[in-house]
Parts: sequence; structure tokens; C-alpha cells
Amino acid sequence: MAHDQEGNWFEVQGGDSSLAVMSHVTSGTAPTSSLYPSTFTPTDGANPGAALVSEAWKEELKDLATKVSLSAAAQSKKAEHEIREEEPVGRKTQYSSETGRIIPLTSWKTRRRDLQTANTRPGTRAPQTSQRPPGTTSLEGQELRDKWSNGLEDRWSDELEDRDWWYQQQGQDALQEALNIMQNTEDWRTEIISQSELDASPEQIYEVLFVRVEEMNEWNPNIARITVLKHIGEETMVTHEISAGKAGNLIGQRDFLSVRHSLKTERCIYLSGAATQLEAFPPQPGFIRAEDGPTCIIIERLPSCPERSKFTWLLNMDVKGWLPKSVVNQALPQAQLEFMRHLQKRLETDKKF
Ligand SMILES: CC(C)CCC[C@@H](C)[C@H]1CC[C@H]2[C@@H]3CC=C4C[C@@H](O)CC[C@]4(C)[C@H]3CC[C@]12C
Repeated sequence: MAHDQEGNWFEVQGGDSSLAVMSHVTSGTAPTSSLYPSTFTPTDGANPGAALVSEAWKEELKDLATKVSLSAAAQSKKAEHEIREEEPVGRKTQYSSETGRIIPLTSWKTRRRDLQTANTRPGTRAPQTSQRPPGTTSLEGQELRDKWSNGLEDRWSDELEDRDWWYQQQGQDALQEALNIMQNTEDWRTEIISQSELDASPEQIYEVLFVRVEEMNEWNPNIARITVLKHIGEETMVTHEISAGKAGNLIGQRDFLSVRHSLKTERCIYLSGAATQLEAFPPQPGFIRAEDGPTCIIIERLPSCPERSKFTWLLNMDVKGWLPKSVVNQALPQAQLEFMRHLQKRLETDKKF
């Protein structure tokens, strides 16, 4: 297993195969120290507290993040929505996802930009409490979907195409923004980036993480339920996620409403996500609605070994509620590493069948 000289690589013992994870939490203006959950031990005995993100790794991240904007797929998509943005010809009325009111065409672009800016700097967002009085919610998948579509019907029925476009746009923006975050290492704030190698092809990982996203609670105890509320083509979807507030978890249960997007290029498969809003699907009683993203997972084909992939993950989450930063900065990398371990196990069992 490869590891750099600064001891940023970790080896996770998991049965016969091992998972190498390099994790980094950034905060403040410059990258500081990495966090090392106790279950993960440095492979070369280096002092973890002193480890900094190596220049080589930064370069590698920049490289991964730049490639996509040059890819043909991204270019054609970009061109596509640039045209749509410039010529609102044929585009119908836009409705506010918060108030359900019509957004005048003139403010539509500005509004989107506002949303983007809000997402770019998670650390500077105004704190909000989305905690609701505790209650019981145990909506099943179908019920969730019904609730979703009923709430929409009256206002949105004629606007399906526009709404789809809005989500698609959000998904693409999330990817671009997440890649920008990775690229501009000087601007890193509270993002967590990890890199690992997995014993599976990018296609297999994509299948487990994107196509069969609703099965995630079967293999990851940190997730209580994931429901796909809407598919927009093959590449974009709107999902509702509920984390498991298990005992020992420093952060309680959260729910998320996200738009998820995927992009396949010759070299990589990109999975991106960002929080989205919808009046018809407000925060659920008893849950704090957290915001995931802009976030991105890059699954890179290893030409020398097609059955293995490099997995780079930018976790960028606003957990909401009032929690000390130190708690969040410890719990998130922990959850991320656990996620990787469970994913590795799932991929292993999938192979046996
Ligand atoms: C500590 C608490 C608040 C959260 C812990 C659970 C975190 C790690 C969970 C909750 C929801 C999860 C996400 C749910 C859905 C997807 C889409 C998939 O295509 C890639 C993984 C991804 C992006 C998951 C990553 C891990 C995730 C962010």
C-alpha cells in the first residue's frame, strides 16, 4: 500500500483486505493538523499531530478536480445550461421553493447566485435552528413520496420540466463547486477530504452508492433511511436521508434533503450533492435538518488495476443545531472513515454473489 512521507495515510484492518484512508480536516485559513480517530493508526509511526497535507497530495487533488471541467461531458452540459440561462425562451414561470410564489424572471438568476454563495462558505452561514418540537415520524418510502408529490401537485403540475431543470442545475452546480473547493486549497475551511483505495471497479462503486442508494441503511449503521423522492433522468435525483443517532454518536439524528448528481468520464465517476429546499417537504418534526454539500466523491479508475479504484471524498456538511466545532470536527471524519469501512465490506460481500 502506498503512503506518503508525512504519515498522512492510514491502514484500516478489515478482514483480508485493508483500506487505506488519508483524511484531512481543514479549518481556518490554512490547513492545520489532521485528525486521527483512534481506530486508525498511522502506518509509518509518524507523529500524526504534526502531519500536514503534503504538497504532492494537494497537486493530485487539483489535478483530479481540474480534469472534469475539461471533459467533453462537462463542457457540453455547461454549454447547454449557459444557453438556457441566457435565453429564457420557452422557459415557464419559476416558483420559489420556499414560498411557492412566482419568482420574477429578473430575480431568478440572482436568486440562484445567492443560493450558491450561501453554499460556498459553510462556515459563515448565519446559524439557524431548524429544530422542531419532538414528535413521531415514521414515514415509509411510499408515504414520503406521496407527501412529496401531493404537496407539489397544486402549484407545480404545469412546471414539471422547469423544476427538473432546476434540480439538474443544482446537481451540476454542486459538482462544479465541490471541485472548486478541492482545487483552491488556500481557501479550505471546514471541509474534510479523504482518499482511499477500494477493491472494486468504479462501476461497482457507482452501483452501490448511486443506483442502489436506498439500500445504504442495510450496510451502514450510521444511516437510518434513504428515500429517493425523485429521479431526473439517470444522472440526477432528489433524496431524503435520515442519519441514525446511535448511542455514542456525538451528533444526534439529522435529516437531509439533497439533490444528487453523477457524471461519468473516461477516467472518473463523479458523485456530487447539495442541500436543496422544498416547501412541500419541510424539516420533519423531531429532526434537525442538516445540509450536505456542496460535496463530491471522485471514483478514479486505476489503469494498472481495473478491479481497484481510488476514492476521493470531499465531505462538506453543516450539521446545524448548536454544537462546538471541535465536536463536529471529530465526529465527521469518524463517520466518514466508518462509512468507508462499511462500504469496503459491502463491496466485498457483493463480490461473493
Ligand atoms: C454525524 C452525522 C450528522 C452524519 C453521519 C452520517 C453521514 C456520514 C452520512 C449521512 C448521509 C450520507 C450520504 C447519503 C447519500 C449519499 C449519496 C451517495 O451517492 C454517496 C454517499 C452519500 C453522499 C452519503 C455519505 C455519508 C452521509 C453524508
